[in-house]
Amino acid sequence: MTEYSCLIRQVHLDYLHAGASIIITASYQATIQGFVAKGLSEEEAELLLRRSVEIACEAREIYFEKCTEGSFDYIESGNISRRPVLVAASIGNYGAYLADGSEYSGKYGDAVTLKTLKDFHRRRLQILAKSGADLIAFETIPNKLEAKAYAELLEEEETNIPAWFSFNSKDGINVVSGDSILECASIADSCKRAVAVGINCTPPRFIHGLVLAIQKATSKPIVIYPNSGETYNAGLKQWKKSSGVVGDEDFVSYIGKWREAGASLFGGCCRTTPNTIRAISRVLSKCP
Ligand code: MET
Ligand SMILES: [Zn+2]
Repeated sequence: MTEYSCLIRQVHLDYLHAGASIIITASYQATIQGFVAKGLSEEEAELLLRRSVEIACEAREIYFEKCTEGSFDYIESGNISRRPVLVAASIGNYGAYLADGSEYSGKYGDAVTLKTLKDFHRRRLQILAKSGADLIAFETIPNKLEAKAYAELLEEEETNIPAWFSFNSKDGINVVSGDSILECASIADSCKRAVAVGINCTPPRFIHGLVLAIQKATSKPIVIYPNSGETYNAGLKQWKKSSGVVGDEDFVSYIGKWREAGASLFGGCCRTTPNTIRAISRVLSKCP
């Protein structure tokens, strides 16, 4: 386990060196139910979730302590101050736990109700909300039922940290289940703990239209972190190159357009790398 901690910490550090201001914990697919199924006790599972946040916080400390040159890059009114770095605790969708492809379809079947989803997510949310993370990242949300479950949980649990709601689309019009992006974004908009709404793990070519649509539903900041444009084969559990694939430079050529459309937080999801972040960071530092 120590060895994995080192590797994960190093990945966070690579992203910080590349210019990231928000690092997302390695808890997306880490669930209490999943760990217990692997033979861990509930206490051990909870410990691992907390550890995912600790590792990201450790990376931030190392970065601030050892890399003063890179981290003191934010200059305001003649004073040099440290670039803020936030730790976002990731919560992946119910389908990511099922690992049966529904992560990217949002089709959970009629047996899965709002209550099922709330019961599934409640404990992990409670733990991550009190873990020292700066915010919760609800990622790759595939349908409005899950968005509603998150919004209700935040309210019921009186969660005291903010959250972002990030949806997933494969056609640039709706979220992956076919639910309307407008309705999904409206759920996030009415949630007082939601500080940003957006899209992740979606091919870059679909982002522009989605940003415009989200803007109709909310005035909250829009967060965008697309994937590389490759497609995931859930059966083979492999990413497949497809025609829409974009390299780091192409990826960043979109940034200006997304910014103009109204997005304000940018990053990369699956199959992007610290190099993608480096390229984004370079482009943004040149923008006024
Ligand atoms: N933050 C998550 C990860 O990098 C998002 C996954 S999207 C399928 O694994
Ligand atoms: Zn992804």
